[in-house]
Amino acid sequence: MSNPVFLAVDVPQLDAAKALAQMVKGHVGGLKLGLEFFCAHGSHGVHEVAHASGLPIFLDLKLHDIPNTVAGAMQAIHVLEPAIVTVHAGGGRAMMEDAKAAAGEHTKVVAVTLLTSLDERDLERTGVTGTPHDHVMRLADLAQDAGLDGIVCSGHEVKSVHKRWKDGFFVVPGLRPEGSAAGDQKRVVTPRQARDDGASVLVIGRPISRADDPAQAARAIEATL
Ligand SMILES: O=c1ccn([C@@H]2O[C@H](COP(=O)(O)O)[C@@H](O)[C@H]2O)c(=O)[nH]1
Repeated sequence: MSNPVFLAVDVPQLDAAKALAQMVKGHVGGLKLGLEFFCAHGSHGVHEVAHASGLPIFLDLKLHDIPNTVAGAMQAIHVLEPAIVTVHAGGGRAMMEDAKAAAGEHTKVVAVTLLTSLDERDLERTGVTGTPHDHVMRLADLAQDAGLDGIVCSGHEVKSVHKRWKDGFFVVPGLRPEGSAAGDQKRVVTPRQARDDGASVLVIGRPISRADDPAQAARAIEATL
């Protein structure tokens, strides 16, 4: 993948999503459509954005349910031929195995480990003791055992996980160029840092989508890589 940046198109309106996709299409490697967009516009909306941009689509649905239900959802999105789909590693090994088995041949299935909006204190409040790093490593091992293509983690963990899963596919959100506001993200690094540490895909949303000139913001990030 020449440009590893996938723009998180977190806008609820279809026209706004298509307009954003048009603006950045020469400066990003793909588009990430999440739950907000999928709940509003479904498969039809995904198809429209894919068609308007011609870019690979990452469906960030973060599926988390019993194995049979997740497998059914994976089958239902076959027709969209997404490049990447997310499930939650917390759904367990059988769920991840069935998700991968039900996915299209060209779709990478990756497991969300610990959301980049959470830190050690948040983790403790969910009843999990230990560091975010240890938690991510444990879930990365589970995802690898289940036969997934890779994981979603923050830039704080990607170097370690890359060392033990050499051919893994690592999606890293929670990225902020120097000087941009972190907002609700807690485990943040720069796009360049994540790339140097082994990220396969860099997910970037607001630093591009909320910039006065999204195309220029995407170009500026690309220039740092
Ligand atoms: O751990 C995770 C998993 C997914 N995301 C998603 O990435 C983007 C990040 O957007 P920014 O505006 O760059 O913060 C967003 O769509 C999240 O749903 C994540 O941030 N962390």
